[in-house]
Amino acid sequence: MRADVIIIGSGVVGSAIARRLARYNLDIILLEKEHDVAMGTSKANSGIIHAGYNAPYDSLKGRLNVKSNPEFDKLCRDLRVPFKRIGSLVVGFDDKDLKILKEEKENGEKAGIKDLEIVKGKRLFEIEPNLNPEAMYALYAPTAGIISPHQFTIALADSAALNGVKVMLLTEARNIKTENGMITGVETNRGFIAAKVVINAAGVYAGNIASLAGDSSISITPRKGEYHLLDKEWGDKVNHVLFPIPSTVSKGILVTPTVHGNLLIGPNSYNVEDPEDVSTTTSGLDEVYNGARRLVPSINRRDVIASFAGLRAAASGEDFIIGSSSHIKGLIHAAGIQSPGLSSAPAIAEKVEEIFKDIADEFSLEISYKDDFKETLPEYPCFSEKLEKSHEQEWNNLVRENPDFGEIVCRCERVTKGEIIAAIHRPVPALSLDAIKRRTRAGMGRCQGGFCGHRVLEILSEELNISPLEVTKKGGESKILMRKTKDTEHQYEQMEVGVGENV
Ligand SMILES: O=P(O)(O)OC[C@H](O)CO
Repeated sequence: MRADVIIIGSGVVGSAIARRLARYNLDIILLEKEHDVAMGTSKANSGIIHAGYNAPYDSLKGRLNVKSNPEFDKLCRDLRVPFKRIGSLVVGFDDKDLKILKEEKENGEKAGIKDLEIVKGKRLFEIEPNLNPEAMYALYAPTAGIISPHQFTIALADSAALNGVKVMLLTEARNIKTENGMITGVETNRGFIAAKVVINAAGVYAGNIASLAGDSSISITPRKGEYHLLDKEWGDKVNHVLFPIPSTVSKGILVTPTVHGNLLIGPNSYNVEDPEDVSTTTSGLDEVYNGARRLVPSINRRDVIASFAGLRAAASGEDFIIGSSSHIKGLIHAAGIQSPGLSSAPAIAEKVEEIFKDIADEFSLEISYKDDFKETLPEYPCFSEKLEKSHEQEWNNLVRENPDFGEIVCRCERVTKGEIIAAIHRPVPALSLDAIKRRTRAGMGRCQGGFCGHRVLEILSEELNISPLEVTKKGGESKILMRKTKDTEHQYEQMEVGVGENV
């Protein structure tokens, strides 16, 4: 196999780069070792599009965050993913905190962020009535927003695939071959792929990928963050993303509505060794709960429907590392992408595009635009959205055409069989229960898939033409059914499934 460019890692960064480069007449492969895109940092984070006042205004992450922020309205419209610009408040409790808020404001203004404001007194509680009554000040940033990080990433990857990028799931980079200090290709578990340029967007594995090519300059530390997700009853308890005063390595435990109407609290922040360690801990979740209650004291643990953890990919200098490898020609790094990585992804992709265009000539890669690049994704039917907009009639018409859109599978989130089938056949297909959940929200609700899981499993088995025994929760060995117990249909013994896992 051969490609002009291989991108390793299909998180938000790799997928955004893939979509960006898909504008050109190039053969591009997006490699992903997991069975789905958005399986690392991009599936478990706060889902915030930051205004950009937090990172130093002259740092790479500060500049790319501020550059990306205004792009989200159009990008999300094109990709048909929900995005709400609800604004954020960094909350202070005394004059020491006020000093920090003023510094953040000044930093944000130097970065060119408009309309930052210190809010205090009565107005603070008018705009955020459930805030801790002891709060005194807040830095208000109206341009902050919320998004679903995995839906956004999946849509970027779908768009890349729709525009000709070959997305290879379950394909792990095992070695990167070089000759005279230049990339010649990538050895994978599915064979060798010759390529002139390799883009390293491997998240917590970016250091390992660089080493495979003989570049030992990158070292990534996985930094864990734990979260609680609360029931939709809590989604309107706060109006903005609420942050505490930040520490030197974290913006702190925040409280935010999610774009789908839940309430999310977290993350804490501590380094771990294992890049696969997304376990939650009792002490960590206590820290999250207590931290969130400092901002909104009425938050109640009784309404937690899921707890989960994600990993930040932190580089030693705490800034993004984006540029050509100084050791290997043809290797481009997009590494150390921790927060605000989601917020910066569009500008990271543009920066990688510039770097790529600068070196393309050296590798005899011709840069020309495709005539038929499709900016927008087709609309995937979404019942709950139609209900929200009171477009029931449109849905009824759809049901008349295809009765699968009339069978409700997930009652909590109101997802139909037709939507699940559509998700299985998207450009990047959904191959597991969790992959369906991330695309359609079936199983994301109050019962966390307790009622609809078996039906989603049946639909996956039918559509993928595999035995129900082969269907997994999240790829790999995560099979759900153990064996057939009777010689009739639907008689299977079930494995113990992890309940309460959000993503
Ligand atoms: O703790 P931080 O600074 O890595 O930020 C995590 C945020 O919740 C990201 O939106």
